Amino acid sequence: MSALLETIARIRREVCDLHAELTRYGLVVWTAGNVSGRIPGYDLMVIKPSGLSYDDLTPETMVVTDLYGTPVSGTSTGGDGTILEWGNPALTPSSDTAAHAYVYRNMPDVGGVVHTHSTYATAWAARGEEIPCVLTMMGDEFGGPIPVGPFALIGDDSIGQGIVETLKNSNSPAVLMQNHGPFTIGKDARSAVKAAVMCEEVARTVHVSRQLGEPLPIDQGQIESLYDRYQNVYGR
Ligand SMILES: O=C(CO)[C@@H](O)[C@H](O)COP(=O)(O)O
Repeated sequence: MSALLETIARIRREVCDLHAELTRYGLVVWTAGNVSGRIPGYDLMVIKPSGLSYDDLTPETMVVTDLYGTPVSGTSTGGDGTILEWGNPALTPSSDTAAHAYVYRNMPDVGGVVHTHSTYATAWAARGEEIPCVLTMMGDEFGGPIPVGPFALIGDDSIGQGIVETLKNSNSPAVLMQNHGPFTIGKDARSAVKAAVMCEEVARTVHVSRQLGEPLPIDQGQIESLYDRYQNVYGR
């Protein structure tokens, strides 16, 4: 099998399996959330098919598109003469594909994108309010507040532009798109899923804390030190 086909098969498997993490952590209902992954070295990505329930996902149902969200598929002859098929012309990529694709086109270091409507993060998004950095865990993972992106309708590059404009000047791998929900990025799809899990966790904790009174801010220097340790030392 060619290197491209092997890579496509691997990323399709990874992206498919990661959707189980969205349901495991309770970040999605019905079909309202999706994971994508860049195919490293090629202007291609893999994303969940639109409208297919999480229980029915298999690696073969993952849609391969170019970085403008147009599905691509083809066949290739393996070394032993077998005809290998890649891509899935029978399925439509997620309705959020344009947003994912815009991120990959404009943030070359991003290898994974996730979108959910997880309850607490989306509640902050509905208020158009950033989540303040009042937990050491936020300093670690987000290096500051989780910012809010602009209101944007699905259908063109508006959501993608809002994500990129908001995140390019932030340490945060998560943005709360106003009135919509969180989008997260990472070096690969797994990191983007982790950011989605952490985003919901801190959205919930900071919300609960605010029911008790005003949470205490963390000094900017301390946030920077937490972020530096977690990103460069932790787990090494
Ligand atoms: O945010 C939205 C719609 O507003 C989407 O996330 C959908 O809820 C998921 O759609 P598919 O991935 O099944 O197309």
